[in-house]
Amino acid sequence: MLKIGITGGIGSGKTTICKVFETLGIPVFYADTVAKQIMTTDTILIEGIKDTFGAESYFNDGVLNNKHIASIVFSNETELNKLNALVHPAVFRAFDEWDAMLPKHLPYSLKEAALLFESGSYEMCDKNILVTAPHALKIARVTQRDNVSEEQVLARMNKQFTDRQKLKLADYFIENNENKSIILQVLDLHEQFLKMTE
Ligand SMILES: CC(C)(COP(=O)(O)OP(=O)(O)OC[C@H]1O[C@@H](n2cnc3c(N)ncnc32)[C@H](O)[C@@H]1O)[C@@H](O)C(=O)NCCC(=O)NCCS
Ligand SMILES: Nc1ncnc2c1ncn2[C@@H]1O[C@H](COP(=O)(O)OP(=O)(O)OP(=O)(O)O)[C@@H](O)[C@H]1O
Repeated sequence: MLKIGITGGIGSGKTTICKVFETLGIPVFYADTVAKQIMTTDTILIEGIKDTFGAESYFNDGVLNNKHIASIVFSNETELNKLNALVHPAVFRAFDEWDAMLPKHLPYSLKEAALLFESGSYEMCDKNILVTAPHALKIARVTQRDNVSEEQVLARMNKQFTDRQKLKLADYFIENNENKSIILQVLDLHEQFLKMTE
């Protein structure tokens, strides 16, 4: 089974596009979602986050205090690297467990990760897709979706590789702007991946 990575900057439309692949029967591992889950269930990881970012990283009911951690890491590269060093190995392990349990008859699976290239996990994928979208459109999408300011979106964007850096590492591209159909682009890639597994 082929392992296909899919990434793109914040608000590029990775999740939206993965939902289209799921309608074609393709399983998707959502790294951001899994990261958040294990940050509230993996006791060793929880202790590491509390030791690094303080007990206020979690509310009394054990829910992650996203805002507290975001306020530290998205304005300080060193702190962000500490968080990534804690979280990413746990996400890698979770992916391996997920991948091992997939039915073997499937042609390919998708690993959706905001930091596919930054974390190096693209090297464990056979091919990698980059989702691109106009800068202003990404900001507009995220400010509307998350009810955050443009500055907060930019702070996250500035902690990720640029599309120019990602373009060099990607094998396929999906342009998620208002002029192109993401469904047609997904169907085209799906056909290509099926041919690769024949
Ligand atoms: C710092 C946290 C708690 C902030 O949570 P919050 O709900 O405010 O933001 P959210 O998770 O929705 O992230 C918003 C966007 O920021 C980007 N982002 C998330 N984590 C990171 C990171 N470590 N480095 C750069 N960008 C990131 C993604 O594009 C994400 O979609 C959260 O982002 C987090 O736990 N990040 C560390 C885990 C991680 O690296 N996830 C990505 C796995 S590929
Ligand atoms: N082609 C599209 N048409 C309309 N809305 C879209 C399209 N693509 C994405 N969106 C919307 O833009 C927002 C961002 O999309 P999505 O969450 O898929 O991006 P993402 O790359 O997964 O973002 P993040 O990195 O923050 O997780 C969402 O509200 C989504 O519904």
